[in-house]
Amino acid sequence: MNFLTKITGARRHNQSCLCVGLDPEPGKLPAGIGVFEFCKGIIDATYDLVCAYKPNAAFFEALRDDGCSTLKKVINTVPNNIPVILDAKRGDIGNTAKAYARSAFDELGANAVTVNPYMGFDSLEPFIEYSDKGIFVLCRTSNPGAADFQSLDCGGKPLYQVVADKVESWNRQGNLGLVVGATQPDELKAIRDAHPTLPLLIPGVGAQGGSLELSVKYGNTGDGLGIINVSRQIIYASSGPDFAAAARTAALKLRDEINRYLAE
Ligand SMILES: O=c1ccn([C@@H]2O[C@H](COP(=O)(O)O)[C@@H](O)[C@H]2O)c(=O)[nH]1
Repeated sequence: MNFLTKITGARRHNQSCLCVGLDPEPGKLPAGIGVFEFCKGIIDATYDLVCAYKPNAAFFEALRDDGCSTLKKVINTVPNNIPVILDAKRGDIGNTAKAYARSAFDELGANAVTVNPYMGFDSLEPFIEYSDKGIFVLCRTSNPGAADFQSLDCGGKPLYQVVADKVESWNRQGNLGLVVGATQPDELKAIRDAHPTLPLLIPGVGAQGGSLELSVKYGNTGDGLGIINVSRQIIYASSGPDFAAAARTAALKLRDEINRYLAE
């Protein structure tokens, strides 16, 4: 089943466009709980409330020796009907990009990946060739320094709009989407208006302070799917032994709030 079919099915089944981000930091985990147990606890407690999970590769790579195997085990733990978006922000020369794509899809088993477009089409092509996988291209990111490059004027358009236009033109197989941060709602709206059908992965609500309401309303219009990612606000809702139950409560509240905004 291709990524878009899978995420649309999970969205419908769970009535949710909430994606839970898995960013496990050993120093923040409840006492006596390891990274795998923590992620499994979060997944078991929330899988009926989400349309996707987004493990961030950095937090697993930072575990050193067993990082990759832990990440693979976590991905394998996600129920089959829920897609996994690996947040790895990859991008390199073609030969290396091929290895990154094999790692994300063949080795780790992710259904989608985030990629960085700075090195151009050939750095993304090895990912795009996996036509049943989702490829989310960084467009307008949520961090404070995003404007340094992404807002530069490129012949009357900001660079992030040029990226969005290119991604649309590369989307012949229908497997591409954009990463657009929640912290700049006007720019999110402009990108959605210009690209009504590209799936958008929207991080930056919760800990980064982006507006949930505007992310939901601007990201989800007509046929356009806006996947709302929340990581720390959910996974660290409690630092005690009740972490999984607290994550469920936080995810349920967010899922329902998102649905209220969608219904307005
Ligand atoms: O523009 C971007 C792109 C990716 N991210 C990632 O999403 C999560 C956000 O975590 P929160 O705890 O909900 O702030 C994290 O993995 C980032 O690396 C992003 O925030 N912004």
